[in-house]
Amino acid sequence: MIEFSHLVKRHGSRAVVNDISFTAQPGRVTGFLGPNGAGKSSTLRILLSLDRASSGSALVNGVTYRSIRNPLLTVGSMLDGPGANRGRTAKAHLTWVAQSNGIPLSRISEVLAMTGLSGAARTRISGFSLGMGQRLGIAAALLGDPEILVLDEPTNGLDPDGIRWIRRFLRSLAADGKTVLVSSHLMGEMEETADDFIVIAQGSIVAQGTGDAVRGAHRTLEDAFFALTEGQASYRSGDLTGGEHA
Ligand SMILES: Nc1ncnc2c1ncn2[C@@H]1O[C@H](COP(=O)(O)OP(=O)(O)OP(=O)(O)O)[C@@H](O)[C@H]1O
Repeated sequence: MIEFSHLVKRHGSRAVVNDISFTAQPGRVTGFLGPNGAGKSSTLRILLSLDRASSGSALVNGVTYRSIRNPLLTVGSMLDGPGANRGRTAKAHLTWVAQSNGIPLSRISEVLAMTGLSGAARTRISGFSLGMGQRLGIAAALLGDPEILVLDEPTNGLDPDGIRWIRRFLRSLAADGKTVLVSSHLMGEMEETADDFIVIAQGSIVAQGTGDAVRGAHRTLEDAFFALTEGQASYRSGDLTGGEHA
């Protein structure tokens, strides 16, 4: 189980994560949704001990990620795509991850098969499509057969086939009892994937619960999402397009 409790992250005087509390449960896909700049990545980075909270906590099975001895055996994650050296083959990348985390090399062919990449094992990552790269990132996350999976925007830039594959795959992992926490800025992509929804805007939760609870009186979850988050995208200075904080 993943548990966020009153999590706050400040940059200077600005809270980019502002009192976030929710849990992601085993056997369920939890969709973590919000427009650009809402604070999704900041929250997940703290969960994975890549950044420190200003206050509050983000725990995995009751402890911080950094305190877990061999974290890949408990939590698999993908932030910012596969994070692989593009000159390596898929197999070489997975071998490197497995060896540096004490994972048996026999697991590599298993995760390649699970993600449909067996035929691309010896292909250099520079020759991968975006969708293959996302599959490789998920394969690496699954190497340690973790009970918890954390994925930041895994469908970003994928075509409908790739999105459908990820949707089915995440559902099958949850059906196996795993805790799946997945972020997206598109409710349409998560509508049929997630069991529970956490919607954030400008660092704060604006709705949470099952699809029915978040949909409320709106016709679709996507309508609810836009009503809850409209005009609340926030962009770093230097980005081309802007919301009200550009
Ligand atoms: N190191 C930093 N210093 C200052 N502000 C930051 C820093 N990192 C992130 N932010 C700000 O925090 C806010 C939340 O960013 P974050 O990347 O968590 O959002 P997000 O929901 O993941 O958005 P996206 O979908 O665009 O990735 C943004 O306004 C961003 O500009």
